[in-house]
Amino acid sequence: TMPGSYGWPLVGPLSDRLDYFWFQGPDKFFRTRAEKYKSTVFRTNIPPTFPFFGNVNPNIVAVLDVKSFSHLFDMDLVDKRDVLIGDFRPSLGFYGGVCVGVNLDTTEPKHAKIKGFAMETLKRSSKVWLQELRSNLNIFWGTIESEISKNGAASYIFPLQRCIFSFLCASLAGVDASVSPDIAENGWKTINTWLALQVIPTAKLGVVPQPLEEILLHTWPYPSLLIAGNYKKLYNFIDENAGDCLRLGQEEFRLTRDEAIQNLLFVLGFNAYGGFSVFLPSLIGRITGDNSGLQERIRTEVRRVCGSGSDLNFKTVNEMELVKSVVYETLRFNPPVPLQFARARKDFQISSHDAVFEVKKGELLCGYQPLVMRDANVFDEPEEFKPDRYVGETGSELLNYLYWSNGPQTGTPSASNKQCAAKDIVTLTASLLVADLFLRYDTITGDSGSIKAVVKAK
Ligand code: HEM
Repeated sequence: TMPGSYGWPLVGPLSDRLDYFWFQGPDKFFRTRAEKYKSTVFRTNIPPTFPFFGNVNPNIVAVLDVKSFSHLFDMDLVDKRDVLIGDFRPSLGFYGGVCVGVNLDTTEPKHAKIKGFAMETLKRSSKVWLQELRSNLNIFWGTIESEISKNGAASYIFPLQRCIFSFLCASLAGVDASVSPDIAENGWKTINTWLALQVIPTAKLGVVPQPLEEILLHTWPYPSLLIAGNYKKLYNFIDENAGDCLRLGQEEFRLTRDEAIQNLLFVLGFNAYGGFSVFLPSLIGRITGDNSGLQERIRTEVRRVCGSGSDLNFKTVNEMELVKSVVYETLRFNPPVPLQFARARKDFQISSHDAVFEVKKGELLCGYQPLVMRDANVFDEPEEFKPDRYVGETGSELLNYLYWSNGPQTGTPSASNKQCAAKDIVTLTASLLVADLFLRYDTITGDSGSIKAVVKAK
């Protein structure tokens, strides 16, 4: 039988919650239990829980190795309705009452329409993607340079978020954010608050000391009303300016205008902006903080492929083996979306590398990517960041086991699965950012929060 337990009612979930958020933190929480049970599959609880999450069931089956985790992609076995961040689903008020695509299972006809809408939007935006990315990065690095010359260092999270927001408005929604000075200035701040209100009950923050975090922040769900006014401004901004994109949703995918707007805002704000806001700082931090000679190697590759620097594009970036491998390795080492959930559609058997267990219909599987992506059965020296890991033929085999997008990097997102619609464009975009960086600068120094110095390309 499967190891682990849910403990006594109320007490078990509460004690697991305190371990998860306070005494251990997510990483140690999963590691210590896997060691205790000598298994990468076991039962436990995950917050939010007790006392004001009465309708949330904290019981989960943790899956912590590559083999058991891959069951989460098998749509015959699992149902993905309303499990984006666990059994707890934020109020639909955050999306004007609409059930957005990411919350739908593949058996629901609307999933195919909404996913199709997202993928077609991406496809159309590919014409302007590169140019919008580079012009927004230009503004971003300009801000960073002037900040460094004024203050000796630049914290870059907020300028980067502003850049991501304006880039996504232009590329995905086809709208220049500056048509509304208010949105250009505040839109990304609204999305930060909107995201935080949804995920805080499930996230270890560490911004206020315990036990205050537990008492003040992890005790109740937040009402969408707290952000409704500013969200409405974003809604109107899209409604008034993203006509072409919305017409696509209405005419080709038979969504109502309201559904098209809410889904576009969700993809733009939650999936894309949220995903990049986590991923890009970890990528920039990895590169700027490196002192192993990696920068020099990347710079050499980028400049060799691009020649004079004038021809950076989707095709040339694809030839940059090292750049791509660094991007993949960053996604393995720090998966931007650490937790993935899926509910058993029926009773079935789940296999880890060394055992098989019974899962009952309705049980919630919970995969913790940071451990799954350090599975020593698949990845050599899994605790090491190896920039070249994916280079060459044996290296690229490993892409079958790179799961950040809720599917293998060799998989194909479609209406019949729940893999990230932007699986390829995300890694391409990140590679373009790295290449652009080394066409701009010879070296750069910093960490995941700030840039200390840049040396311009000679
Ligand atoms: C670094 C950036 C991104 C990360 C880390 C990321 C990650 C993910 C993950 C983990 C999922 C699966 C969630 C689940 O069901 O458990 C997902 C789904 C999705 N993502 Fe992304 N994503 C990113 C960027 C984007 C972008 C730019 C788009 C733009 C179109 C996008 C569109 C979607 C959509 C539409 C889904 C839902 C798929 C479905 O319902 O079948 N994502 N993403």
